[in-house]
Amino acid sequence: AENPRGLPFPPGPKPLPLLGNAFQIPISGSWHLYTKWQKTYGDIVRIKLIGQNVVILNSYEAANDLLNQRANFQDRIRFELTGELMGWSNTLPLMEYGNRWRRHRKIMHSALHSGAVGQFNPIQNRVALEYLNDLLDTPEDFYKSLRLLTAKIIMDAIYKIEVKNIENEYVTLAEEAVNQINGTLLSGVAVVNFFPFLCYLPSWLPGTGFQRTAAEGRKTLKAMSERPMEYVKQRVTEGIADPSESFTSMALENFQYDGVEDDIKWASATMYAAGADTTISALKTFMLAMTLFPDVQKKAQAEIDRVVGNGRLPTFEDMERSHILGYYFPKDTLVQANVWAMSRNERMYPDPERFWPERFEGRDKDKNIVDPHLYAFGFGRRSCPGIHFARSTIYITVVSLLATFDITKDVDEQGREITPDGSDDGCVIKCVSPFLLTLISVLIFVLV
Ligand code: HEM
Repeated sequence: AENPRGLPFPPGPKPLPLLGNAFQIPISGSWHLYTKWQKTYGDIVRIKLIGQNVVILNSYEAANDLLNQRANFQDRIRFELTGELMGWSNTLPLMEYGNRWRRHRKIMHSALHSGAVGQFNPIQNRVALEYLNDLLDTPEDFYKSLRLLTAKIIMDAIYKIEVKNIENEYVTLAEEAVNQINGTLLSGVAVVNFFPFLCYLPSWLPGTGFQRTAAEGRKTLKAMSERPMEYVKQRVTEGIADPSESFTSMALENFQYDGVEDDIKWASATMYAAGADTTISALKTFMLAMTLFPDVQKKAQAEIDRVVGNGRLPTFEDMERSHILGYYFPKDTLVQANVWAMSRNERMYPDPERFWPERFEGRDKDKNIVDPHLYAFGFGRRSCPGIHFARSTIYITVVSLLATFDITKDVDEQGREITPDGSDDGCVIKCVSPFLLTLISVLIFVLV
């Protein structure tokens, strides 16, 4: 029998006969509701969405138990439109579990594991300096400069493509492809993802506009994955490429089996799609925190001054020197880890909305305080392979910025400070909504 011990389902709101709890869940911001339900139902909440069992995990303990300790939660939900028709199921985040997934992870891991990722530090460092220069020239363009920073680092690391400005053809293509995901997961056509039969209606039928959306998306994604790969292969063929110059050329050199080029092509495209907006989001949130918590900023700058001194800028060498269950889950249950609730757990983090890095000092002594990097990058087998890459990009950007600039609130025409509210922009990869700030250079330096 499926449930031999007759264990109960986890508690949750009562589902309606057919639709389950579907009408209760907002398309965007569901985590606020789940966090509220934590008070009523606890850390593990079960809901039903049109026949589908969904379990929400509201605490780190529950997510760690279920997703890190047990290997059987490893597949992904199938998205008919975004994944199958548009082709994003060729990329790891939407790929079904299996041999292909294993091969892609292996290729990525070979260049991104903690011992290998240092090879990208020189490019991360160089681009962070260029970023400071961009900010000096055009501080008002800091959003654009951030996009350029991640685009430069990722394109160079993956393909050895040198990006000079955000209008670069490969960057434009990649950004267009990624934006199309937002269009198909967060708009009215998103429903097609969950009712596969809609995909197979003839395209002349009224209301089947998503077929065109899918066709366009498929074309963009194809070009986005193929064009930079062609660039690399040409460099290799012409003998210009040093095999160690980029992720792609290294993988072409190190992996040899039938169909390997297709795996490398998609693994490379995935890294842009999964690594650009996530890193931008983290850096924007950092800028927001600096704007809202000036005392923390001062403390961090004092720490950088102490470790680095005044005569030079921080580098990667300074990194070392500074410190910055008994429930029944039916087969095919979808599990969602609610990191919003985890990061606002008052038992673990008193005054959770306060940006207060000191709370993590001495955390080894107090095992109750979990460092958010343990959940911000996902869980178990499907956790983020880019964690070390992302953390080094963020590290060098943050310390370079703090060593040279003060980040403060902007002021309105009457000279009153404008306090950003920290709301999010509603995209699939969440970012804080655009907000204004002022960057004041505290150090004049020359890029050499
Ligand atoms: C601050 C930056 C980043 C954050 C917060 C982040 C976070 C995450 C999270 C939470 C997941 C798991 C998603 C889920 O289980 O549904 C994930 C998966 C993934 N991330 Fe990241 N990520 C970041 C940067 C990167 C970078 C730089 C890369 C590549 C260079 C990358 C590549 C991936 C890939 C390929 C997956 C899918 C893994 C799989 O499904 O097997 N990420 N990331």
